[in-house]
Amino acid sequence: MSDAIPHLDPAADTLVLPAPAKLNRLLHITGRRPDGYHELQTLFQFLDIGDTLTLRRREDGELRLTPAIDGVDDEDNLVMRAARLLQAEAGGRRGAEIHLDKRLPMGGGLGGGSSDAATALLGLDALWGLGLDLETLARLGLALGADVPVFVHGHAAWAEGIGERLTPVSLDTPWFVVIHPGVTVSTPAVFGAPELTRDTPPITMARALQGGAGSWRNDCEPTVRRQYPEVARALDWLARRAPAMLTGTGACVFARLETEPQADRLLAEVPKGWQAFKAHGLNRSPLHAALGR
Ligand SMILES: C[C@@](CO)(OP(=O)(O)O)[C@H](O)COP(=O)(O)OP(=O)(O)OC[C@H]1O[C@@H](n2ccc(N)nc2=O)[C@H](O)[C@@H]1O
Ligand SMILES: Nc1ncnc2c1ncn2[C@@H]1O[C@H](COP(=O)(O)OP(=O)(O)O)[C@@H](O)[C@H]1O
Repeated sequence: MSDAIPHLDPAADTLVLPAPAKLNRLLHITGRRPDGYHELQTLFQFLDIGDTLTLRRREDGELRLTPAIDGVDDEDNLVMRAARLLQAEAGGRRGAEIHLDKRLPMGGGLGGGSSDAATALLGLDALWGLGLDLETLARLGLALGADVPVFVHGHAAWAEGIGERLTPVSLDTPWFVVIHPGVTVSTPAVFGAPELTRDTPPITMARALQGGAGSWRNDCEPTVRRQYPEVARALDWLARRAPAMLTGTGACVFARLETEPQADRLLAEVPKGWQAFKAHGLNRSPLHAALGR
């Protein structure tokens, strides 16, 4: 992923920006709201890999997105929905050509769609010279998904509520090996499972951080293991080699390693048939580094 600082002078009409992945380093489910949504406590951290958006100004006020993503209508694509929201907020005839280089697996618990939306919001704000603050962009983003605000704010965070109440934190920044076990996890099916743990007592952020990575867990894991045996196999395989966890509702699982060579060695051992990659944990989003925000 490029860290290059794009040209933000008013004459620049193209921006190339990262949309990083996230991991949930801890995920507790502390309750269920009357509308059925679950109250969470989670630690979000970014990875140095992700999708890439190229944004080019159009003078005719039109919004265009390429290429089409399999299974997602263009108008449902979170990039397009973010662009339309911002266009409405900004008023006027502001248009853009957007190219989405999709590398993150969809519905993998890596937050790719939410990150794409956040990059569209911040990128178009810069391209169109709107100067909106991050609070405003996060509020717009929350309408698209609970995970969008953390990508808008761009700092690793302790999150509560449905993930929108954020406190910036600095976590350890190890290397990770992430495995996608090739199954599609249904987030509603996980949150709808009768046996899902929904009553973890809330803890303070200080206590979560004090416990450290060795004490962190994901309350969705037992349910996802039961519903998706292939995820359980990937978790068991990883856990025999390094501390391993599920991110979000899966399907991706990750192992934590101290050094890049350790990550390389583990990556080389991953059985064929599972997609896998290594990545470095980041407390600051590469999007914000690229935009200088
Ligand atoms: C649990 C997390 C942690 O990062 O996992 P991933 O999606 O990244 O795996 C997210 O908060 C996911 O948030 P979000 O991405 O907005 O979830 P959606 O796909 O919109 O949710 C699909 C369905 O899951 C249930 N849902 C989701 C989030 C939540 N806090 N409580 C819920 O009960 C609801 O039934 C909702 O209709
Ligand atoms: N640009 C996008 N990238 C990925 N998914 C998208 C996008 N736009 C809409 N979606 C929809 O959002 C869903 C969740 O995607 P994603 O954010 O990748 O997963 P997760 O929430 O598990 O981390 C996808 O299954 C897809 O239907």
